[in-house]
Amino acid sequence: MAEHAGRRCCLGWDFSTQQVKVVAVDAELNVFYEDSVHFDRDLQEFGTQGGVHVHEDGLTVTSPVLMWVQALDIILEKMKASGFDFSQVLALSGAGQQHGSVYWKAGASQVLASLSPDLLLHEQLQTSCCLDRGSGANSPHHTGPLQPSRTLLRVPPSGISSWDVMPPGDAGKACFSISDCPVWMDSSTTAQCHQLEATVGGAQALSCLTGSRAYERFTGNQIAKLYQQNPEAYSHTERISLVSSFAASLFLGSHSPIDYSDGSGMNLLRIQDKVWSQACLGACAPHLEEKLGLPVPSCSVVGAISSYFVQRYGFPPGCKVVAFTGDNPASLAGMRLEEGDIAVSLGTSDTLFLWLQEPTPTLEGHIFCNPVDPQHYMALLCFKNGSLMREKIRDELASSSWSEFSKALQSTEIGNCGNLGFYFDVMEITPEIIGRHRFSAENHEVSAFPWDVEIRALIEGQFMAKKIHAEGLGYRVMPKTKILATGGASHNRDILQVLADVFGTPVYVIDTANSACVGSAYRAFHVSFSFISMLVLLEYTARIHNEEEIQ
Ligand SMILES: Nc1ncnc2c1ncn2[C@@H]1O[C@H](COP(=O)(O)OP(=O)(O)O)[C@@H](O)[C@H]1O
Ligand SMILES: O=C(CO)[C@@H](O)[C@H](O)COP(=O)(O)O
Repeated sequence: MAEHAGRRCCLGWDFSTQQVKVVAVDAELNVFYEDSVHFDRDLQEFGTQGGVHVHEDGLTVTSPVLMWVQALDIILEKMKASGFDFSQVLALSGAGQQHGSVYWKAGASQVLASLSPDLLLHEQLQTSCCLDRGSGANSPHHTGPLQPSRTLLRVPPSGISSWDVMPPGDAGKACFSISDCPVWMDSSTTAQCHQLEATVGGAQALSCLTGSRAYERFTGNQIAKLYQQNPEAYSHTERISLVSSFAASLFLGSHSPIDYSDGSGMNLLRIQDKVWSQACLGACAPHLEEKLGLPVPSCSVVGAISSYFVQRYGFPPGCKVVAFTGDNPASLAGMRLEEGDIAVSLGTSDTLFLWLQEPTPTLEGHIFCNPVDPQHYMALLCFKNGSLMREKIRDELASSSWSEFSKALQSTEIGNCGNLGFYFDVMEITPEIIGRHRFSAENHEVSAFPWDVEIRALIEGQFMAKKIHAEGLGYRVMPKTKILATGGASHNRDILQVLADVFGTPVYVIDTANSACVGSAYRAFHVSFSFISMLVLLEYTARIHNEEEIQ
């Protein structure tokens, strides 16, 4: 599109649970290009639901790494076809769903460094042949996704749940030790969590050290499971990335380091002195530090874009790559929270987070290194039953229509006449509970509500849980507190109205729900162009607090 020509900009990426998203932001802070690839809709050959595969054990949850690579190919080709002027991209950064892990096979760095601009990324980055001994370690129970063309997936012989087969012929060298990466929805590592906490002296000790007690989704415990259940894949792994640093590696053409902020979600990083905990590394797997590399400040330039992107898409050779980070830290950067403000992200997961000056590790919730100010921190609560739970109730009771869903919220009153509901179709993170639980105004547990009462009970219950757990961690809604909402469900004004009613404070939204992308683009400016970007960001801060307010 001609209007994009000659517009100096930064790109912000988000490799999230359900999509890969990108925004282009110019020096006046205008988002002038947004695009996304939705895994379930646009890459159906991978057979994901909500961007993931839930294995037969109901606990193991993975996503195919090649799906993420292919999604990036699609977005870049769409941008190219639309006439996007890549030569104006000064820098880029990005985000990834937190805690997920990618296992690069020995030799992958050579493949990354010598990609042919004549081929797409996914045609050159393939998965390897690793037999999974049927342990459930990263092997979807179903026949598994049909691999992209040129790879034959054969039904494995009995006793082996599944395997990924090297593509035939010259389809590309194996780059990944396993093709199905554990992601944040996984809750199969309870044994590994117990081992880790025992090693360091208990849950509170681990929380003080790494910012969190042991959580099943946290990467250290996932690595421990892989090492224990698929030692062959672990031994063939030259590098372990988070989803964020994996994405940065694609742009760099080499292994990108893990940043402090997303690295705080691994149960491996000492959040005070920002180094790997030797005790935690040793508890998870051998030679782990060399596979992780050294962590870096989130506000680091990790290199220049690789020649692949210069030659294939026309990026300038000097385009800087700024460390990618977790989607929630990136959102915090994008939303520019002020002291006392609370951010609520209504994505696949629901999260509540805020800026902290000092760490206050507890047994619930998480403390991460701050992605903007390395001296500060961020606190976060994560709720697994977020958008996918809302979608299920919408499909069951509102004809799969958000407008029908909204009618229920509009036709029922605040407080729902005393009816309360809590809905956890998958094992919840905060707190650890599963099932649907309904209580009448007389405080009797009931088995059902009328459809409109059920919808309001779901939304009020989700937001009351957030408020109660936040207050339990000492977060207080003060007179000047603003709630800044983001994530896909923040498009829904009726849901945001319930949020404002439950918290009793105004809710603000910015002009895009993709705060992780915008935050990443701002971090690219901020880190790459210091003074100029600080002016940019100061103006942005002024803007965000004049955005739409929902009373
Ligand atoms: N109008 C809407 N009302 C409620 N939820 C919505 C609406 N539009 C999108 N969503 C939800 O947003 C979710 C995606 O949010 P997003 O932040 O993009 O997810 P992620 O970043 O985790 O991939 C979808 O699962 C969908 O249920
Ligand atoms: O586990 C967490 C945070 O600790 C999740 O918030 C993931 O980071 C997934 O993010 P979304 O895809 O839902 O944005």
